[in-house]
Formats: sequence, structure tokens, C-alpha cells
Amino acid sequence: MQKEKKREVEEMMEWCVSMPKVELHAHLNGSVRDSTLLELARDLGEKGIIEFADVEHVILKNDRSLVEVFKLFDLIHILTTDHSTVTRITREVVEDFAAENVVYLELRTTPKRNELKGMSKRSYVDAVLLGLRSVEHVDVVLTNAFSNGKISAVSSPAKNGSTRKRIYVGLLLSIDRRETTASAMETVKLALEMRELGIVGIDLSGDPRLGNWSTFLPALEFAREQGQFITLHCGEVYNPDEVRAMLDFSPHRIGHACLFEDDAWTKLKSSKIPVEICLTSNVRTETITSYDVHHFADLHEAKHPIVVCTDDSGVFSTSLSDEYRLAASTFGHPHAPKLKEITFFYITDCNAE
Ligand SMILES: CNc1ncnc2c1ncn2[C@@H]1O[C@H](COP(=O)(O)O)[C@@H](O)[C@H]1O
Ligand SMILES: [Zn+2]
Repeated sequence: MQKEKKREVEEMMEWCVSMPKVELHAHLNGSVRDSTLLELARDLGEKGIIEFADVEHVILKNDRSLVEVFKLFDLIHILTTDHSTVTRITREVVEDFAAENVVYLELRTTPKRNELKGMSKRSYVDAVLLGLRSVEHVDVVLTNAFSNGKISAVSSPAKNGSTRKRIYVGLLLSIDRRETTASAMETVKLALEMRELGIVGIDLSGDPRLGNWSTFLPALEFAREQGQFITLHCGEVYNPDEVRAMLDFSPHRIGHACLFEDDAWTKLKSSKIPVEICLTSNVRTETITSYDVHHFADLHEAKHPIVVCTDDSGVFSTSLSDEYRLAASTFGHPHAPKLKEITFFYITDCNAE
């Protein structure tokens, strides 16, 4: 019996891996392989910049609270400061998503300035783009169409009869909640300048306990006036005023939507703003107490546009296939058709508009 159960789980996982998938909420520095982080940490240890023994267990730790997650990001950012490392992690992250049959990826990252390394926000993004161009064994097609449903190109046949895997990639530039209005504006202007190079829009993220919505609003309003697409991390911690203000702003998508008051929940559902669902991230950071009470079920039931995403596959040791398997086993197991419905709901719903 146990053997049968095990086989069932394995079959479900194989199916989740083989299925073509769409990933719309993945942070670059949160998706780095542990092996790469360890290698970079060892390197900096040898140069005497950090103490490897102090950071090894931080990288390998599995269960992390929200506070620990953001401490880990501070460490990861120390390990990935130079251009060549940014290029390398981008290449690896895209290869990893392509390996599990992600066919459309919106990758997000915060452009960073680092005078010591001669890095500007622009050169950071250039390093990311170079990473996209240096992916091996997979055709990377840059897209500048934010996923508002127009992703039919995903199923178009490969050119020149090529049998190589193909992945469509768009970049979202993130504003970190620690930034100033001027710095947020700089990121928006950069995204506009680089629109034709594969920048699909703007994301607001960062430690949700920090910063004020009003700081970022001018830059986000400017972005929207200029026709940019916007997705916001919304309701990751309890902050009802901010959630209301974000819904009033009417972004093109939101991430998480965990801690909403009833009035905001009703408003979200009538707004049909698509929600990026990150199951493992929400439970690991204790934003949601357990999978079975996750708002995924409510939104799915209401046929609200949702999309299953990883958030930080490296930090939370997950993959998009794992997230689908988790969704299936919690909300639909063992009926594959139900899972299919979950998978493609977002796309079909938006195409119908
Ligand atoms: C767990 N939930 C989360 N909530 C909010 N922001 C998050 C996040 N996970 C990641 N980030 C944001 O993404 C950055 C890392 O990638 P990049 O350096 O931009 O590539 C983090 O520093 C944080 O700002
Ligand atoms: Zn996120």
C-alpha cells in the first residue's frame, strides 16, 4: 500500500515536471542554487572577506522565518555583488527553470548600485541581460510583453526546425521597500529606457515590515502613466491601510495577498486583479499557518485569476514543479485534470478577455 502511494507521488511529480509551465513570480537572488552560494561563500572566505564557517549553516538552513529570510538576502547580496556573478546566477537560474519545463518566465530583480565594484543600476541590469544571452543548450527568447494573458507565443513552433528547448523570458525590475522615492524613480526610468531589451515591468518588494507605500507611489504612478506594467507584493504582513491603498492603485497583478481584511478581500475578488500564489514561501515564513487553510482554495473556487509561483526557489528549497505537486496534493490530489485546470486557469482566463 505504502509502495503504491509512493509510486503515485512519484508519478504526480514526474507529471508536474513534464508539464509546460509559466513562472511569473521569481526573485533572481532568491533562486540561486545552494551549491553556487556555497562556492561563492568559500571564495570570499578564502579572500578573508567573510568567515565561511559562520555562513555555511545559514545557507543550508531549511526552515526560515520572515526575519531570517531577509537576513539571508543580506548575505546573498554580499556574495553576488560583482557583474560576472550576477551574469552567472542569471544564467543558472534560467537553466534551472528551463530544465523543469518552464516555457515562460518573468524573472524579477532589484537593480543595485555598488561604487566599489563600479556597478550602477544600469550596469547591473546589463549583467543580468548578459546572463540571459549566455544560457547554454536552451533558446532564450526575450519578450517585453508583461503576462497579461498574451502569451500564446509560448506554444509557437521552434524556428528552423530546432528541437532545442525554448524559454521566453521577461525581466521585471524590482523596487526595494528600503529605497527612497528618487531611487525608485531611477529604477522606473531605467525600465522605460530598457523596455525594448526585455524589461516587462516593475515590481515592489523587499522586507514588508519596512518602508511606506507613499514613498513609492510617485514612481509607480509615473510608471503607469508611461504604460508600464506593475505588480506589487501585497498583504504579506498585516497592514490593512496599505492593502487598501494598493488595491485602490489597481496594479496589473499582486503577489501573496495573504493578510487581507474582509472588505479588501471582497474588493480583490471583484477587481479580478490576478494573484501570484507562493505556497511554500507563505507557509515557511509563517504568513499562512498551513497549506490547507491557504487562500489559494478560496480564489480558485471563485475562478479568480491566479498563477502558482515559487517566489524564491533557492531560499525555500523548492521548484515550480514542487509547487504544482503541493497544490495538487493539497487541493486536488489525485486528480490530474483538476491540476491541469489550476495550471492553465490564469492563462485561459486572461486570454478570454
Ligand atoms: C519571501 N517574500 C518576499 N517578500 C518581499 N520581497 C522579497 C521576498 N522574497 C524576495 N524578495 C525581494 O527580492 C530580493 C532578492 O532578489 P533580488 O536581489 O531582487 O534579485 C530581496 O532582497 C527582496 O527585496
Ligand atoms: Zn516575492
